[in-house]
Amino acid sequence: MEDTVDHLAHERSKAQFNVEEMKIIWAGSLHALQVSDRIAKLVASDPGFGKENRAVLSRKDLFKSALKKAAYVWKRINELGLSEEETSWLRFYVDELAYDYVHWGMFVPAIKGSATEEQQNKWLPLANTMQIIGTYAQTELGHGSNVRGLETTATFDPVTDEFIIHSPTLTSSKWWPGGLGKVATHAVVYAQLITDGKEYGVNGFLVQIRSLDDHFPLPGITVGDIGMKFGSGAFNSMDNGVLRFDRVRIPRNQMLMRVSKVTREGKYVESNIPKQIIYGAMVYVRQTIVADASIALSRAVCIATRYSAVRRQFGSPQNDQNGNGIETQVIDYKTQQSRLFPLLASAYAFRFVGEWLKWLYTDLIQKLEGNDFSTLPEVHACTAGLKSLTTSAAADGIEESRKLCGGHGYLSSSGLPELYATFVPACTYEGDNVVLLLQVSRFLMKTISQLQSGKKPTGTTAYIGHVEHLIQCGCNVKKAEDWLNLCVILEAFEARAIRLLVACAENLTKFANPLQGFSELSPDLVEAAVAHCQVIVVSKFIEKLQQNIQGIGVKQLLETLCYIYSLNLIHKHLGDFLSTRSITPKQASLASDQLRSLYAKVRPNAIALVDAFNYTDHFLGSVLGSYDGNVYPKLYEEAWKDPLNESVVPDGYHENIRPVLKQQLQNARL
Ligand SMILES: CCCCCCCCCC/C=C\CCCCCCC/C=C/C(=O)SCCNC(=O)CCNC(=O)[C@H](O)C(C)(C)COP(=O)(O)OP(=O)(O)OC[C@H]1O[C@@H](n2cnc3c(N)ncnc32)[C@H](O)[C@@H]1OP(=O)(O)O
Ligand SMILES: Cc1cc2nc3c(=O)[nH]c(=O)nc-3n(C[C@H](O)[C@H](O)[C@H](O)COP(=O)(O)OP(=O)(O)OC[C@H]3O[C@@H](n4cnc5c(N)ncnc54)[C@H](O)[C@@H]3O)c2cc1C
Repeated sequence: MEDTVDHLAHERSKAQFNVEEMKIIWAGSLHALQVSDRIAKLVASDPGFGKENRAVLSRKDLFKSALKKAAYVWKRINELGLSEEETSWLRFYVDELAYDYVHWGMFVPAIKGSATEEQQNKWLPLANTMQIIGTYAQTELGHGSNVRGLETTATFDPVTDEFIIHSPTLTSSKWWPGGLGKVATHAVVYAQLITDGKEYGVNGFLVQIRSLDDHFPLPGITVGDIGMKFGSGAFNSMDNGVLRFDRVRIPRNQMLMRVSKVTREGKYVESNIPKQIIYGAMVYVRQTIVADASIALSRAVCIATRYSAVRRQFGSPQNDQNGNGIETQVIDYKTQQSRLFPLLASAYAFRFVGEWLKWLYTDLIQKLEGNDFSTLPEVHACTAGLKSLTTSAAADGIEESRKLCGGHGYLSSSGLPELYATFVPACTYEGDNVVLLLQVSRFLMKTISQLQSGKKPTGTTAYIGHVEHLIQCGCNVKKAEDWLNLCVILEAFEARAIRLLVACAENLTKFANPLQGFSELSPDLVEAAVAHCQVIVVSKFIEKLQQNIQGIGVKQLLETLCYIYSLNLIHKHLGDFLSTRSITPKQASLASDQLRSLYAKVRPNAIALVDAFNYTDHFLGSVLGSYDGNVYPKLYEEAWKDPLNESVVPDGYHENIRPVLKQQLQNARL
């Protein structure tokens, strides 16, 4: 008989805050909570969205199952007449990577961002109704980070009014685009534009790659899948592809011409729109990836927290003299708390900074419509930097969550290995994290150099305008409680960031060649960029706390999490804080003392804090993280489902086990 006991009920009863209100904070609004909750339940109750066995399916079967699910998603969206908001929640909870992620996540945004109105009117209705399926073909075998170095060419032929798309070398083969391998019918292809014998840099072109009748590649096109990727399940449901062009002709009006165009006569004409708008789809996706990072991390933390409350090891004070009695919940070990609770705090921190980044991006789009490009460099730096910071921390946090679950965390049924394998490439796609931090540091060095000309930094760099104060100020913390002051914390982060940035700027002046200086100092520049991004996350968490937060205990708990997030970072980056004299060794030790008290405050609320994510068991996909905490029967049951357990004596016994055993027996007799 099924066990219906809530093994975590006692933990839930200890919560000191209103969980329902916290759910609203996490979701963003009551409306968002209601819609997401309704769609989560719809997905969880529909057998068409079941995700059992993913880890044991062969690549072909996994891919087929992802295709089936993507088609079913599309069918249900249309049958139910879901709104755009409901649709995105549906895809989110279905939780299986397929071509539709890149179609909706990159192909459509690339057309919206880089095509003219006329082009959008032609292509968007086709894409929006999935009469065509698209991919984003930028990266090549030889070049990913260095977009300017792409080799694919698009040469204008004035005789036929066409572009000739060509892959001149092996390394120019498009490599990685998702959905390209087996599904996409069209691609936005990034290529070097050549007209009238001159090169005009990278531009986007809309190219049909497969027939809409029989799905065969069109003449001149070679296309296929690039092969198995890291981990079982995970990104292997996606057909990342390779694509080569042998002088493929497309009409001139399939160059995405919002930013610049080629006339009928072959003249290249630039508009007053910055060229970087061509990279707009990347800015858009980087912003969404910050939200993905908080989801992926919160998911891992939810599993690790629930399991840590169920799992017991060693004796406890309640034991009798013989050590008999109840063992200690591993969540009560201080080491477990010091590893787990900062991750919990980070999940909340990333959620809030992601929410703010979405606002910043929406604001940019509105400004762009009025031809105001002033915030583009800052938005580029914020999306690049925060994508880098949050994905690196989330990937590390998922792996730490696996370790927090001990041996069982390594089982596929814990959900953690696949979550890690699916999420870890986010550190690479949409820009390698180090390359992106170098972009941030370039922006910051420019901001600092402009101080001399009297330009006042604004937005996320406003603190750089207070350079004199921040270079000189000292931290006033004298006892552990003094750290419970958000202004003190923010100033310590700003002081550390600015001191690292100014040191980089000063060191750069020692090089006659600025490019060489930038290259030599790049490890320091990356560290300074991380410090700046941490200022953003901490300050946005603090801004969140200043909003009208309802519900008993909710604000207090969020404050506790904000302190944990910040003080743990001080602990982790102590070298920076000490070497820049932003804090003293004594203050560092007081921060550690304060962290211990903060962990004690979180402990009774830990389960409720992960309940506030409102994840269904279907979405979590983990026997260790299920809501009821009924871990052991689920683990036991799951093991028996493995294909190896379908027969008692394994296939191959007669060929490969019995002869070995016999030989051992004969050897022993000799
Ligand atoms: C059951 C288990 C299932 C588990 C599920 C778990 C769920 C987990 C969550 C996962 C969820 C979803 C997954 C979704 C699927 C995602 C699919 C992935 C799709 C990936 C797509 C891609 O990767 S597309 C390719 C992306 N490529 C890159 O990002 C390349 C990186 N390189 C660059 O961006 C540039 O080339 C670089 C900026 C590095 C160029 O440098 P450089 O050459 O030095 O600079 P220029 O090009 O000359 O630029 C000069 C100026 O332009 C400014 N600038 C640069 N870029 C931008 C920009 N994007 N916007 C605005 N401005 C820009 C730059 O700052 C310079 O300015 P300055 O003023 O002149 O200094
Ligand atoms: C799962 C997945 C999905 C993807 N989907 C798509 C897609 O749909 N469409 C698409 O076009 N692409 C896609 N990509 C490609 C992705 O965008 C690139 O892999 C990414 O931009 C990194 O580029 P790269 O592979 O060339 O890395 P490289 O640049 O070769 O990086 C290798 C190493 O060199 C370092 N490095 C590189 N340049 C510098 C520098 N200037 N300074 C210091 N260090 C440097 C990096 O830090 C890294 O350690 C996908 C990739 C993955 C993994």
